[in-house]
Amino acid sequence: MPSENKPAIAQGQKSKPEPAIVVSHVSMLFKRAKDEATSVKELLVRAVRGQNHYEMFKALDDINLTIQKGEVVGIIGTNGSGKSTLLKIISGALIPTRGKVLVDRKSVQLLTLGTGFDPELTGRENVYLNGAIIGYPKSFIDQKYRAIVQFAELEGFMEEKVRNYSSGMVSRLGFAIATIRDTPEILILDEVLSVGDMFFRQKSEARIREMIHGGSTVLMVSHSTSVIQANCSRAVWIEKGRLRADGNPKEVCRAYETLKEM
Ligand SMILES: Nc1ncnc2c1ncn2[C@@H]1O[C@H](COP(=O)(O)OP(=O)(O)OP(=O)(O)O)[C@@H](O)[C@H]1O
Repeated sequence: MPSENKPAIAQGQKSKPEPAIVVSHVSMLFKRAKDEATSVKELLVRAVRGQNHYEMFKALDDINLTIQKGEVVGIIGTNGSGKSTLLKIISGALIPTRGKVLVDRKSVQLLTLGTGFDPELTGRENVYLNGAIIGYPKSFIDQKYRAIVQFAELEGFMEEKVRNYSSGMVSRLGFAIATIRDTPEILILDEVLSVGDMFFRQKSEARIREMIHGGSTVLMVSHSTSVIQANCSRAVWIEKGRLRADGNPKEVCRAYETLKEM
């Protein structure tokens, strides 16, 4: 017998898809220096004299987006168009100046690389530091430590200071830490697919593909239109803070590439 609170779905009638993320009229303003100082000294002198002038810069302008559960959405756009800002707002790391986002924050994981490493600490210490920043409990890192080092291919280097690592080694470690947990319901990937050399890239792409196709809702930023077309069911193009196109990945990527060639 149908529950009294939930109306029964009539035969042949489809249930409505449920949104995982709703971005409603989101705008983001940043304060920017009008004429940048060329040194810290100049900045301080100007601050003392009250000569630092700022202007407001609109990084996102009235963005509206509804993403259904299970969709894999790729975000493209030229440098500085506002992609990372949008991902940070959705994951809760930034609060928009205007508008709102409806999302279950507990189900969201934002994956970015290169943040939260201290070059003066060893690889081992950085695994714990970076893991803590992502939100892993220490017991979880203890349990996964070996797997992280193995995936990053850094056996024998973990007691070295990270300042002696190559940039590829740092990104491999960052990637291994960030992807060691079980796939969350909503996965947000900010340019994590161009890490390391060709061999590590194949391995990391395979890991991301597993996460993407595990049934999660995925939002991913990539500068590679082929990555977007190979993995996404929908593409969104953001240009100069505005939503320029939203739809079939092939069509949106083609329109974007045409603009870049002009
Ligand atoms: N905290 C901040 N303060 C001031 N300006 C910012 C801040 N964060 C981002 N911006 C500016 O907002 C704009 C959008 O930045 P964002 O990082 O979202 O772009 P993006 O599309 O991700 O760029 P990229 O492809 O180069 O990574 C840029 O002009 C950037 O300089």
